Amino acid sequence: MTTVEPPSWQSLRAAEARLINTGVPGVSVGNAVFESIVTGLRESLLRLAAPQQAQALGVPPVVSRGLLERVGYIDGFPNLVGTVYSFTGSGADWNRLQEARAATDAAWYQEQQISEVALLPATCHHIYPLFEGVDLPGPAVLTAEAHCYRHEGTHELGRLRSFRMREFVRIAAPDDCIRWRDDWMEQQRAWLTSLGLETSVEPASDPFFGSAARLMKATQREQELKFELRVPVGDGLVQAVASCNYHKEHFGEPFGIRVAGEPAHSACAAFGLERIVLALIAAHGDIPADWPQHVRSVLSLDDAGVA
Ligand SMILES: Nc1ncnc2c1ncn2[C@@H]1O[C@H](COP(=O)(O)OP(=O)(O)OP(=O)(O)O)[C@@H](O)[C@H]1O
Ligand SMILES: [Zn+2]
Repeated sequence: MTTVEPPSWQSLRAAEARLINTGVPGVSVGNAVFESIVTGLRESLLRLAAPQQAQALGVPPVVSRGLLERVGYIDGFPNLVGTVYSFTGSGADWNRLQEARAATDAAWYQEQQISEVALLPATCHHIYPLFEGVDLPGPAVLTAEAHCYRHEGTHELGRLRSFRMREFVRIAAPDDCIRWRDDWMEQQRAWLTSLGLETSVEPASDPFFGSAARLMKATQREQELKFELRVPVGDGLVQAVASCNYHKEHFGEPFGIRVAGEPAHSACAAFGLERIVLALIAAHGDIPADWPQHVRSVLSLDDAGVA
């Protein structure tokens, strides 16, 4: 079992990789060994993608709410969005609320107002607005990693609310994006296989919500816009540990991005870091010191001193 209840602090130094539940479903803390595997994955991915010379960005875990409205995320996934609310009243307003709370069962948060930010649901959302109104001379390739948040309705192994997503994004002409996405699919499969993971690649759809969901999912599958790399993560579950997506003009159009004078298309390859660690633990056990040497090499665990 890899998701465990809070241990005593001494056990955080254990040789076993652990994802420790905080008591809130889907919100977990990785112990030191778990995090050294995350670091190994990140560095291995950046080495794999080095020939692409992607510009590496640092992105925050929150994003403009207006941006999520603009790209249709709110329409498609209203159930997954984590919106930031805050108290915007004065000190006197707060004092009044405190008095009301003493007299009644008023909640501290009852006067919270929606803010202009939401928790970031996918790393690549930060990238497209940077190119608003730009006519790029040629393809752009970028990479970033962020803590993402999705208010998931279930909490089976590997389905977190807060998780890290490393993405590679290409903004280019349609043919170029499809070719790049297909190349990534092969690289993703080969990389996961090199980690000793039993990987299947399957056409997929995003978890659209509400009455339009069925049509949106069918269209996405029909047009082969999304593929998932699925791997056993434990507890008899197979989860998507990575995906590769062709967005067509979905992001280029709202931001008026062009490439060599033509409307820009985009594609991304995404990796869920916690899920990949869970898959490694499911395949090789929870003590990285005992993992096959070729897997430890891909992750540079010897160099990192992970015994
Ligand atoms: N709730 C989650 N917990 C942990 N990792 C996640 C979660 N949602 C997505 N990921 C990771 O981020 C990657 C890219 O996100 P993407 O939007 O493609 O996921 P998804 O198709 O919505 O995932 P799923 O089908 O499992 O809901 C996924 O392949 C997965 O590894
Ligand atoms: Zn993406």
